[in-house]
Amino acid sequence: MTARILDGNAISALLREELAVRAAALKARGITPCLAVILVGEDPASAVYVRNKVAGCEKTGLRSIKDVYPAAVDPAVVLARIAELNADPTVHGILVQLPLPKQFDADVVLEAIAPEKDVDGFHAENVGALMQGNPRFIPCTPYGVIKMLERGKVVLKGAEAVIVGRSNIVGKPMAMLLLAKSCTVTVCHSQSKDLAFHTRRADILVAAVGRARMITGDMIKPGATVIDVGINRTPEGKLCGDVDFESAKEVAGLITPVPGGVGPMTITMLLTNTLESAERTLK
Ligand SMILES: Nc1nc(=O)c2c([nH]1)NC[C@@H]1CN(c3ccc(C(=O)N[C@@H](CCC(=O)O)C(=O)O)cc3)C=[N+]21
Repeated sequence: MTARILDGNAISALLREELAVRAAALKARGITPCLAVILVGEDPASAVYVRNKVAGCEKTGLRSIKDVYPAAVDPAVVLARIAELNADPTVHGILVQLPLPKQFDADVVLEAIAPEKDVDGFHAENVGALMQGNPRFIPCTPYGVIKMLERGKVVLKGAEAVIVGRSNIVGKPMAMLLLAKSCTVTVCHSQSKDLAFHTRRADILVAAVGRARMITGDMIKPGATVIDVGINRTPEGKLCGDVDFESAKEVAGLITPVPGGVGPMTITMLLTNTLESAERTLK
């Protein structure tokens, strides 16, 4: 038996139809939802993601602003631009693409974004709100994962959820969201002793490590739901996840592909957060 595929492109298409309706309704009330994206440097992968974000805005009826700075830019210049975007009432979301060049302290930059425009949900105030169980903006990648699990009708209450990876942008917020859905959550990382022991217990396995194909079929419980957050490039330039799809699909019950899984959902949830932010200006 091979696993059912959770198709991120298909789920995104459905969700984006609803978002386009909400964007049009806002425009009819004189508000054009707007996302500002700041990109520093020439990293080709970052350029692709930012391009996808801007294209997503366009297709959904959101305005976007894209500011690109050279890798050697003085952080003060970027901070001044963030202050300007914070003060601009026509801008509803601000995103600074990560990673930033080494002269930057990423935390300082993220804290400079007005929390009510922090559509990534990375500002300390928003991280705290999520942890307390009343999120203002849910970080886009884990938010997208939750939407995929809901669309796949995956039972969350009481499920054993195992997350591999403890980053601030995926692993930690993912743990909070699954906990809020009443999963029993385990977070594994590079120092975990017997990784396969943990992963084999998972009803829901989320791989967010950034190591190509490290989760193999023998590490998966038969019938489990496997969510692959990884985006790695093989030496031949092909995109692949943290999960070895070929062996995993023979064991899992439900699985996300790469590309076409969590990646497009991340962008869909960014559009969702930006729209939500624009709608809040009416309240
Ligand atoms: N402040 C900030 N917010 C982010 O949300 C953020 C970030 N920084 N830095 C980098 C990561 C990564 N990320 C992705 C978004 C879309 C795809 C995506 O569209 N993936 C396509 C393929 C894209 C390709 O062809 O490379 C897919 O999986 O099908 C992937 C990865 C957002 N991130």
